[in-house]
Amino acid sequence: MSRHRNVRNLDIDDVMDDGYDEDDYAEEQPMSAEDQAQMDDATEEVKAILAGSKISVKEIQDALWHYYFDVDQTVAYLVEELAKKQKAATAAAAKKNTSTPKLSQSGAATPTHASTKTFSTPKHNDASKAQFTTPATQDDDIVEFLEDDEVPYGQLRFDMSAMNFGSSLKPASAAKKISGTGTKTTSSASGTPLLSTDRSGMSTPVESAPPSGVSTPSKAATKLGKRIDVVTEYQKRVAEKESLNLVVIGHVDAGKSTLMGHMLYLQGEVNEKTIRKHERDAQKIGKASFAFAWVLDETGEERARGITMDVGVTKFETEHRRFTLLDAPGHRDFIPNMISGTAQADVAILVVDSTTGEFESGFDANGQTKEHALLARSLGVQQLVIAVNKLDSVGWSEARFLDIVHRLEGFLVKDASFKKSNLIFVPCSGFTGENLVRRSKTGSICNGSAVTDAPVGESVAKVVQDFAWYRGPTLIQTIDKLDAPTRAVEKPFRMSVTDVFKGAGGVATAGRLEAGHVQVGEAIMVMPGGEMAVVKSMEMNDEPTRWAAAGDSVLLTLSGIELLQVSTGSVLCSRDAPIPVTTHFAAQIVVFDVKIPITVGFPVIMHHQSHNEPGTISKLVATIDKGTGEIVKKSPRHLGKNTTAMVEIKLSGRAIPLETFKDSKELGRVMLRKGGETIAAGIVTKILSYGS
Ligand SMILES: Nc1nc2c(ncn2[C@@H]2O[C@H](COP(=O)(O)OP(=O)(O)OP(=O)(O)O)[C@@H](O)[C@H]2O)c(=O)[nH]1
Repeated sequence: MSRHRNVRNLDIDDVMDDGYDEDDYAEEQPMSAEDQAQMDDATEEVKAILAGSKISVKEIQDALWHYYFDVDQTVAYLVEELAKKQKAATAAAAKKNTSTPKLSQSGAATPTHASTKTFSTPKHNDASKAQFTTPATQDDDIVEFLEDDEVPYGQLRFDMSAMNFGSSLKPASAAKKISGTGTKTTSSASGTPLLSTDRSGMSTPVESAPPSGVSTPSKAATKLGKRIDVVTEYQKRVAEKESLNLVVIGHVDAGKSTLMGHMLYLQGEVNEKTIRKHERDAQKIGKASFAFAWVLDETGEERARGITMDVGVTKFETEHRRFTLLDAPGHRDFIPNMISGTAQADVAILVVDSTTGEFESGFDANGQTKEHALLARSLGVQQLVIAVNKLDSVGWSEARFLDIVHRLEGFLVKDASFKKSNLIFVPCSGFTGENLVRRSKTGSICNGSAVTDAPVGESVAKVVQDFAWYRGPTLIQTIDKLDAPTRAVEKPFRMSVTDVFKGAGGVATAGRLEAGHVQVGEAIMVMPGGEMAVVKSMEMNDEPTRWAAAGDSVLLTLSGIELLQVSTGSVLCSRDAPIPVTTHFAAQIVVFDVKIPITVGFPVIMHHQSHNEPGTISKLVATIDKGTGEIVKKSPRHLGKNTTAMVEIKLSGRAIPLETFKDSKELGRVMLRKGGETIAAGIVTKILSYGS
C-alpha cells in the first residue's frame, strides 16, 4: 500500500484491513532523532501558516507524518478539512436560522476530524511499523490566534462630480501610493471591519453582524498564512519599478493588435523567428498583413476572421515601468469583453485609424472610438494616449494628424471628461513600426519590420522627409512616463475573476487584485457563494510568486473548492471583510447618447467587471447638476441624453458581488447597455439589499 494515499480516505477499518491490529499501537516507538528534528521544523512551519486555526499540534503532526513532512501537502489537507467543517457548520446554522446565514465560529475552529485517530496509526514507516507517539499534552495545544491592525474607513471620500469617477493620480513614490500611515506592516486586510448595513449607504466600520446574505467566517479561521509582510515587499517592488495595467482600445481594425504586436517585437519581447512564422502562416491564409497582430490574436478563429475577440494579455517592460498589456477587441459584438479588459486597466492607448474615411467611420455615432473612450473614462481610466495610427496611409500628413487631434480632443475633454493634460497624441504606423520605439533615420529604417509586403512602397528617405515635422516622443517613451494610480494595498483583499479553469492541483483563477493583498497559504472567500478556499500557489507574468498586491494581475490556484463554485465574475475576497452581494442598489449615472429616454422599468444589461446581468432601472430618484452635485429635480419622469441622475437598479437574475464607489473605486462602477449600445455609466452609491 502506498504511504501517500490520501489521508482523507483513511479510516480505522482500512487500517485494520491493511494488516494492523490494535496491538500495533502498543508497540509505538519514538521517532529517530532525524525524523524528530524534521517533524519539529515542519510543525513550526505549519503552525505559522495555520496561525489562528484551532488545529491541534497532534493533528498537524499526524498529517505531516503521512505526508512525509511535506508542509504544502499538509497545509492543503488541513485547510480543506477546515473548509469542509465550516461548510457543514454553515449548513447546520442555515438550517437553524435561514434568514442570516453565517459561518459558525465553532464549526471552523473545533477540530473534530473523524480520522484523527487514524492519523496516529502507524503509516509512515510500513516496513518496520515503527511509531512515534504524539505527546498527549499537545492535543490541546491550539495554534495561537494572531491579532491584526485595523484600517479606518474614515479616510475615504465620495466624489459627487458626475464624471469624476477616478481617483486622482499620485506621484510615483512608493510610500505615497499606499493609503494610511504606512507604518503598519501586518495584514490590515484581514483586520478591516465589516461594512455597516445601515440604510444611509455610507458604509461605516462596525464590529457587529454582517449584511444579510454575507457569510462571515470565524475570526480564528481567517488568519491563515500571513507569513510575508506584503506591504513592505510591495513598497520595495514599486520603488524599483512601477507596474501598470495598460489596455489598448479603439474601433474595429484601427490597428490595435498590429501596433502592439510590432511594438513588442521592436522591444525584443517577441523574437524574429516567431514573427517570421506568423508571417508565413498568415500568408498561407491570405492575411499576410496580420503577422504582427497574431502576436496577440492567438486563437484560430481570431486569426481566420482577422479580428480580436477576447482580451489578449501579455507583459512587457519599458525603462521605468512594468506593463501588463490588455489588447481589447474593437468589434461592437465583443464590447462586454472590452469592458471586462478595461475594468482591469489603469491607463489606455486609444488607437485611431488616420486613413481618409476610416477615422470618420470610427468616430461617428456607430463607431467604437467614442464608445470605447467613454467606457474607458467611466471605468476609471484617467490617462489616455491616443495613437494616431496608419499615418503611412496618409503620407505622414501633419495636417491630417492635427485635424484628428482637434476633433478628438474636443470630444474627449467635453463629452468624456478627460483632463486635457492627461491626453497625449502620438502619430505612428503600427505596420511599418514608425515612431513606436524609434524613428526612421536616413539610411536606416526604424522598424526592422519582418513583414515583407509593407503597405507603402516608399523609401526610408521619403518617410524621414515627410514625417520630419514631428519632434515629439515615440509611443514607448510616452507610455514610459505614465503614472501608476494609488493602489488600495491596505484595504481588504478583493480580486475579480476573469477566467477559471481546472489547474494542476486545484482551481486556477485569473484576475486582477482590485484591493489588498494575498499570499500563498492564505485562506480566502469566494463570492457570491461564500465558499472558502486556500491559495495553494500563485503566478504573476507566468512566474511563480508567493504574494500579490492591489493592481497585480495574477493566476491563483485554489484548493478546498470545486471548479463549479468559482466563475468568471466571482470576487475572491478577505474572509474578515467579504464583499457584499446584491440585486438592488442605488447608483449615480450619466446618460450617454440615448435614442429613447430612460423611464422607470427601463430594461438594461448591467456590466460590472466581468459580470453582465439583466435588470431594470427600478426608480428615478432625482436628476443632478453635473457641476455642483445638487439635486435639480426629484422623481423625474424620464432621463434624456447627457443627464446626470440618481437611480435605483434591480437585477432580475442572480445576486452579484458589488461595492459602493466610496468603498472601492474599482468595484463600485457599473455600465448600462441596451440593444448593443452603452446607454449610461454609473457609480454605486448604496447597496439596497444584501444577498439574493
Ligand atoms: N497601412 C497600414 N495598415 C495597418 C496599420 N496597422 C494595421 N494595419 C492593418 O489594419 C488591419 C487591421 O489590423 P489589426 O491590428 O487586426 O486591427 P485591430 O484594431 O487589432 O482589430 P480588432 O482588434 O479586430 O478591432 C490589418 O490588415 C493590418 O495590417 C498601419 O499602421 N498602416
